[in-house]
Amino acid sequence: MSKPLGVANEDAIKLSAAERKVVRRRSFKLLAALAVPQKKLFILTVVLVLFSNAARVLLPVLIAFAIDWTLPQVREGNWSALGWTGAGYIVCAILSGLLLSWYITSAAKISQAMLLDLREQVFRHTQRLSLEFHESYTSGRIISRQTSDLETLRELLDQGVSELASSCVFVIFTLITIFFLDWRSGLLLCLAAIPVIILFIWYQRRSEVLYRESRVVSAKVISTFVETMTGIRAVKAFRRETANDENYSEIAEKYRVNSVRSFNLFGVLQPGLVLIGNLSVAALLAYGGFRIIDGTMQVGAMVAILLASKRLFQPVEQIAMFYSSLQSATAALEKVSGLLEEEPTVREPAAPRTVGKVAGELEFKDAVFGYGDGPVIMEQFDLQIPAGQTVAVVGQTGAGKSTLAKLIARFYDLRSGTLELDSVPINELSNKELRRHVVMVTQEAFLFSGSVAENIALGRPGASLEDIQSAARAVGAHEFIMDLPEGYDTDVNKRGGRVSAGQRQLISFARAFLADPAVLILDEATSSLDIPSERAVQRGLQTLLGNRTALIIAHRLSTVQIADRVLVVHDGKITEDGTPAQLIADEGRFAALHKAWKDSLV
Ligand SMILES: Nc1ncnc2c1ncn2[C@@H]1O[C@H](COP(=O)(O)OP(=O)(O)OP(=O)(O)O)[C@@H](O)[C@H]1O
Repeated sequence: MSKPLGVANEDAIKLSAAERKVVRRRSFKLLAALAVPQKKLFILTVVLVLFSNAARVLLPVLIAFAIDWTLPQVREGNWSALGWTGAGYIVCAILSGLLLSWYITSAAKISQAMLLDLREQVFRHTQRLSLEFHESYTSGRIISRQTSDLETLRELLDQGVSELASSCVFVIFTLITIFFLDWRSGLLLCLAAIPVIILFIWYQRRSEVLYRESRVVSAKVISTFVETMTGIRAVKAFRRETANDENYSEIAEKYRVNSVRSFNLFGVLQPGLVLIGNLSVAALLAYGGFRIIDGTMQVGAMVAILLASKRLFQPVEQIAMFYSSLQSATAALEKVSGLLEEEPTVREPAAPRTVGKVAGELEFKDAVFGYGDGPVIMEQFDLQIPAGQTVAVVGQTGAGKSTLAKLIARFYDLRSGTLELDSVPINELSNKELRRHVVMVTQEAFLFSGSVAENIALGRPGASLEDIQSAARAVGAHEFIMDLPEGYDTDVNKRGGRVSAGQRQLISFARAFLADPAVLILDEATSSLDIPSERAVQRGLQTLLGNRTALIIAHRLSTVQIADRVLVVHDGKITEDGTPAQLIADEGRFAALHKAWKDSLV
């Protein structure tokens, strides 16, 4: 089987026939999968639609019956037939209203359940996808999938489906009624289907491309907005406001033009249908007139046929609107189903191994790594880190230090070779177990919405406040937390609760301390601290390191000094490996870096 397309051709507007087939099939498969759990409710809705429309369609028939059959009887003094017909009319009118309201609510239940399911699927799935995917697929795009695409689908499911079902049933029943009243008029009306079908085909061809373009442009509008706002500090620092305004206006204008073109297209479809409808009614009127003169049709029948045929074209217009939303929603489904088709590149093993307690020994064997299909970043290497050792990784920017750290955290898999934790390949461990034993404190020290205590507790869900506080104390974060307006309950996103970059790092240290992993990775975690804070953190760091295996990426001498061993990474290779003292004595790259640090401290 060939590899699924996924999001690969997401920005393509005109697809090849083969691509179009794959993308459409994938979209409808997703829609069907969402509909299956709603089977029972769906059947109920169809039954309600059938009965409600049957009752509605009976109304003109009862009028014809009243004119042609019961009125002559009234002239003869017999009122009962008219009375019964009138009563039947009222019952049908009430029934059709009640059933209509019932099926509208059950159709809404179906659409809301399908949307909830899809919304959750998109969230769960995107969260599960590997870092590699997120690095190329911007968060703006994900937001647009989760918001504007699902919104388009909501419009279709909320109004479209119930209206379509009802309209189709109504059209069929009305046609049957017309055939029943006079089959020749029915045939005449069927001729109108030819221009209607031609019009629909014309519309479908043009709208498919336009709606696909609309999804692409709308995603661009959202991602440009998100990118600008998430990078607002850089925008201000580099005075990008005017350039960004122009860029955004250009994209927004494209979206406007696309929307206007879609409306214009619909502006041809709907009046086209109205015109066909009116011409058909005129043709029926002329034909019926001749038949009455001939004496082969009664007035009541003609009135009923005209009433029914006039009403026949109202739902056809509804169907046109549904068709338009369907085209738009299909374009959205193409995108969402592509996202859902993406597979994580770092997969959890089918049968994960459990290791229980871990000492923390790490070993790379014949390891080679490169990002995605890109060039090799870490050339073949072997590296053994005994349990409990503190290793500092140094090297120039872009040398591969973070890459080494991210490999240990299994954010990526090796291209070849193995990485073992206590002699078990890490790709054979469950994600849960791996996250328990290996914790990475990243440079940005991200805090989630919520209180300081909740943020620390992420290290060990369910931890008591006492444990949280002692973790904070251990890394030297307790004092400043107590100085926050509500102490540990302070919301980190609220005014007053904002913490500095260094304090954020201390909180993430406390989180890692609470997690108590066997292996700890610190990615330049101390780089944004001032000197006094750094001293405090150094003490905290010592406690945090304890007996764990630790890999610290640091540009600071102070961090390197607490290491048992230093690795110098240069151009994707480990070029020096030894104790700090040994490397200084060797007068290699580390010795030069060390000298530069020392000089910078003076
Ligand atoms: N997600 C990625 N996709 C593709 N290439 C990447 C990715 N991340 C890093 N690289 C490349 O891998 C190489 C090593 O990057 P890495 O981030 O490991 O360097 P580093 O030594 O940590 O640098 P710094 O000190 O600046 O953080 C660089 O050439 C970089 O361009």
